[in-house]
Amino acid sequence: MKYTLVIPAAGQGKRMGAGKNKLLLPVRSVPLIIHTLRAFEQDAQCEKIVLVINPEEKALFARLLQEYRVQKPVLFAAGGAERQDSVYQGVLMAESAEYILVHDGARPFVTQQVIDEVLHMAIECGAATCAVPVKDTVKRVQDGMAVETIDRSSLWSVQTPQGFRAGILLAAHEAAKQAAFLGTDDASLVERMGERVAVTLGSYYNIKVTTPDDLIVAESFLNNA
Ligand SMILES: Nc1ccn([C@@H]2O[C@H](COP(=O)(O)OP(=O)(O)OP(=O)(O)O)[C@@H](O)[C@H]2O)c(=O)n1
Ligand SMILES: C[C@](O)(CO)[C@H](O)COP(=O)(O)O
Repeated sequence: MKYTLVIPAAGQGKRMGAGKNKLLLPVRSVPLIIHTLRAFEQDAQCEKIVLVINPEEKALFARLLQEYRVQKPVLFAAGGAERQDSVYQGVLMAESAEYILVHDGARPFVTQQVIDEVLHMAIECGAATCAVPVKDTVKRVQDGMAVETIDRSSLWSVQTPQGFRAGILLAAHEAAKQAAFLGTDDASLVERMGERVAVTLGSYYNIKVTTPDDLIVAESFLNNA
């Protein structure tokens, strides 16, 4: 089954502290976004990519796609203030796709197995996300004091890709926009509509490069690939 891939790539990388879009930072001399795009290059199910970017960075991204010979068809969409706004613009550009996968540009180490399982469950259930069981103890903290230790046995750390029947995702984004609801992932927008979201096993290697330490981890993953 074919899908359109929406990659939100219009962030500012504030937590990285590099003063630029972290997706442009090199990891073993190759820009982070290129590593992410390469993860989908061999996936014949991926029909096209909607890359959601800051319009001011369009020429830069276009040059990178050419320089690194990205073969998949790539459409550019203009990102917004929040990740959710950017994904919504990408979904609107995904037009006639039957299925849409949304994957953070900041997650370069996704595997074909994780992609396939998310797509399979999106087809089966209408919506799916990959995730991994939480490894640390999780506490609710207020004013520097622990107020609750949350039972970890049912807690999962959610990743991307997240996969959806296109109509479900579009309706969820439009309802969230109407309600001025801001979620941190797309699956939460579908959940709030009362739709079920399947959870597939992701990977602890499928990190989101967010803070400077993640760059060291990313280099290490590539050195040991
Ligand atoms: N307005 C935004 C914010 C984020 N993203 C994208 O969503 C993904 C996950 O977001 P995050 O890791 O938070 O990236 P940034 O927003 O750039 O990081 P920060 O929050 O530290 O600024 C990234 O690929 C980022 O480029 C986006 O397309 N549009
Ligand atoms: C979508 C996501 O990667 C799932 O864990 C995460 O919520 C993105 O959060 P961010 O703050 O926009 O990076």
